[in-house]
Amino acid sequence: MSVGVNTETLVRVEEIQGRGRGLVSTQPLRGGQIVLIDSPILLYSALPLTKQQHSTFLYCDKCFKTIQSASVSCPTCSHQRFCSPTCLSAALASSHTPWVCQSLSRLRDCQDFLQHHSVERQIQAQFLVAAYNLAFVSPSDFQILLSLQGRAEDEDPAIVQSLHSVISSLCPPPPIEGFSFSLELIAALVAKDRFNAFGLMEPLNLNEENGGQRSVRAYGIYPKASLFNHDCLPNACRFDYVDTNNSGNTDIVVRMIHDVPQGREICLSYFPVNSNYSTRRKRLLEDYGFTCDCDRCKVEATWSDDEGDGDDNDNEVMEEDVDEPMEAESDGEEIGNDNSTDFPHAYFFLRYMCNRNNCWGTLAPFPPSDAKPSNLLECNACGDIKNDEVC
Ligand SMILES: C[S@@+](CC[C@H](N)C(=O)[O-])C[C@H]1O[C@@H](n2cnc3c(N)ncnc32)[C@H](O)[C@@H]1O
Repeated sequence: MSVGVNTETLVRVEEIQGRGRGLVSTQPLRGGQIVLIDSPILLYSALPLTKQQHSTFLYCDKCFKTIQSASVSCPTCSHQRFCSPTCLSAALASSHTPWVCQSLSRLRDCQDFLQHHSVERQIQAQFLVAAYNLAFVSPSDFQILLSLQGRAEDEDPAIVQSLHSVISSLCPPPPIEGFSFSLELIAALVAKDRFNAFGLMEPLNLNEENGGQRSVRAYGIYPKASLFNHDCLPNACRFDYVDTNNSGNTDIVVRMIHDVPQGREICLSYFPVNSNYSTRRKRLLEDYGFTCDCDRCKVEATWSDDEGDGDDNDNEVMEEDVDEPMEAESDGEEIGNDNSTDFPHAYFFLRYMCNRNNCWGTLAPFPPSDAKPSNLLECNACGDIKNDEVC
């Protein structure tokens, strides 16, 4: 993606108490600075197997760009579509091997599977096919996948059992010597996926009748980006540019939202920042297995139920106290650490939350040029660009 940006030395992996591994700044970082560009070791479609009937968009099954016009199909199954012969031949040698082709075809042809399993289970089955494929096309990447957070015991045994019976009865054995589908490995893989997968979103159309809601087009496992922990007031956010014509279109780019000093943990928010306290708490526990104790949660835990804890999309939280923004940070001091008001993070929402209707994206400055900070902010959901009025 951003050629010439060397991010190797800006963050390092550290053990963070109560959080496992995390990424920490090795030097003071400026708002807008790119701290990581990461390529996926595994990508898989987020659309159910019967996707063509349901999706407004059609995506290349290799690079996941939106297919605008002519496309080519897999010569064997004819279901997987690719934006070009180059993507087709790359897929046949990597993500759409004969084993994947046969496994997905059998899943797709099994009416019992399609009718009696939820879309979520169908997508998990596609992930498992992609993960087993990785084990023989790139054993080293498969080892990286296994090294990520998530253990077999984190998963519901009934779900694992049902995925195991689908995969082991429908998919042929992968071409790996001595291989057998095991409950233990399926459970561990499902946990790795749940805790670490990033969603590559469908194009955002804020004028749509559905209020600009957008779905995920593909999920990816990113080995380094998977080490970012969550904070409900993140100091960095990630951008993707899937429909760009550049190579590396599925790379994730992580940019600093504001300045931080050396030694500070760099965190993302795992979902849009506007979510209210109870929704965040539920989601973090159910989807990621932890209870958040960040500064924002500590403040909001003391609020009564009607204080900004309404529906996610009613924007109540953001509108409180907004005429009294906190003071801007200076020289590497983070915002959000002043607990002297009931709503110390109002400033964050004013400055770093996209104010386009129904967007809920996070804004980060463009990378600084010649060490001069940019006064333009880019939204990581709708791509809108606005002037940083505070700056
Ligand atoms: C994407 S991984 C992040 C890296 C992970 N800490 C590791 O050691 O590989 C997500 C997992 O990290 C942990 N985690 C992330 N943010 C956390 C937080 N704020 N507090 C506690 N645990 C957190 C949870 O176990 C979560 O399921």
